[in-house]
Amino acid sequence: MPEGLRGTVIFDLDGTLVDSAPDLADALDTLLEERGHKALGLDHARRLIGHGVAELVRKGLEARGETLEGLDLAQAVQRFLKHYTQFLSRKSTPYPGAAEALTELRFSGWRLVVCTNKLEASARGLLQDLGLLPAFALVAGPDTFGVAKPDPAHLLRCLPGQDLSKHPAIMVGDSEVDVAAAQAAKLPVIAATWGYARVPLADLRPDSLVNSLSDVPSAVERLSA
Ligand SMILES: O=C(O)COP(=O)(O)O
Ligand SMILES: [Mg+2]
Repeated sequence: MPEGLRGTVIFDLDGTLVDSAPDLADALDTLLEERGHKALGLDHARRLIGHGVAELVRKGLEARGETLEGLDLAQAVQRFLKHYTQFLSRKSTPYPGAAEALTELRFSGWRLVVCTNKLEASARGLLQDLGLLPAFALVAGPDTFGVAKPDPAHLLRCLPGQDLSKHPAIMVGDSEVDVAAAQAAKLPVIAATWGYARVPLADLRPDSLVNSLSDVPSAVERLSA
């Protein structure tokens, strides 16, 4: 951990920092329509986000009666990504208070990283388009270290050489996958209620439950005290 830094705050991306569902939904609908299916729409797509792109495509197609596996699924994912690259930040917006919360945390001496099940290139592109990329020391997708949430290793690989007894690490995420990964890694977790969780987050017993990104810096202070 570089001199003077207090620890690391690990942010999830989709549903936590950025409302990216509208663009993911449009890319999925474009894929569905070109395969002869009816579009699924935003509300349905939102419920499929959090487990990575292959899962989004697999479940989206399944909802329209098409079951794909192996190479066929991989090809559909490539096609989806081709569309998504065009849509990346067309409708996606940072959640209110994102830039301010990141600035406040950095000012207080926190190293910030993104740990997402979005592919690293998509995550970087989206953060860049929205002006948030410079805040982060690291952006780790499932393809960065070859491991994905809920595997705790995805989080722990974002903390190289960090002595957690001196420099804490705290996870902030919107989904059951984030809470599970943090709990398995034995890291405190702040659950973001504005995202795409499919279950009531309170049931997962996060260390803190917040209703706005502007509440994250104080929750981080409380959990690291
Ligand atoms: O792309 C996804 O499925 C989810 O990405 P996230 O881990 O940033 O929520
Ligand atoms: Mg998320």
